[in-house]
Amino acid sequence: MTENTNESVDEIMKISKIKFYDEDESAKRKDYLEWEEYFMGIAFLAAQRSKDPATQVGACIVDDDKKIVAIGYNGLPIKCSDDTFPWSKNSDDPLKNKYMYVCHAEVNAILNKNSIDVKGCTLYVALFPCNECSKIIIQSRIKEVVFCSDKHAEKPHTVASKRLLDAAGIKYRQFVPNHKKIIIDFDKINES
Ligand SMILES: O=c1ccn([C@H]2C[C@H](O)[C@@H](COP(=O)(O)O)O2)c(=O)[nH]1
Ligand SMILES: [Zn+2]
Repeated sequence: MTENTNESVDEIMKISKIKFYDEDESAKRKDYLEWEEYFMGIAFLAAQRSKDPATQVGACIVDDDKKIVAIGYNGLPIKCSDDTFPWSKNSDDPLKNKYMYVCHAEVNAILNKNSIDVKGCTLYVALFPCNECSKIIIQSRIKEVVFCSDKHAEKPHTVASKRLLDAAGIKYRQFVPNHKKIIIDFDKINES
């Protein structure tokens, strides 16, 4: 009985290793993006739409089937011109700084979702979400946050954000890329 079971396991292993091509000539490309690099890459590409001269943030929300359901970046609200509102950050007058006006990438992504909701989804985001975004992340039932930069870790809005996420039981972790850089070359498709 045991022998038979082992035999069938061996058989399955053999079948799963069958290749329908000559090893060297037809093997798949090795340098492809892993899923997480792809999702974070999309977040970074979206960030390139941002007009913020200092910090461009992109967000990409993915469901359990690895489908992208939402994308967003930091920018001014609809009908508020990029050229009318300020992009500075160090003015003594808070009304002359961007912070009062910019819609955060995570919020834009959640509001722009193309699914009914984002419950149980994972958020890939370039920068650790601030406390205001975390409130909305929690309320929209996102289950996990994967972030790239934690450059504002010492700031109260990040400390508060982590307290909120911890209390709500939402996991967060820093993204570890295999590829440090992803290059988009519009000419590459014409090669070979
Ligand atoms: O959760 C967040 C936090 C910040 N942002 C945006 C808002 C601003 O446009 C920049 C932060 O600017 P700094 O110059 O780094 O202070 O990032 C966001 O989209 N989501
Ligand atoms: Zn935010």
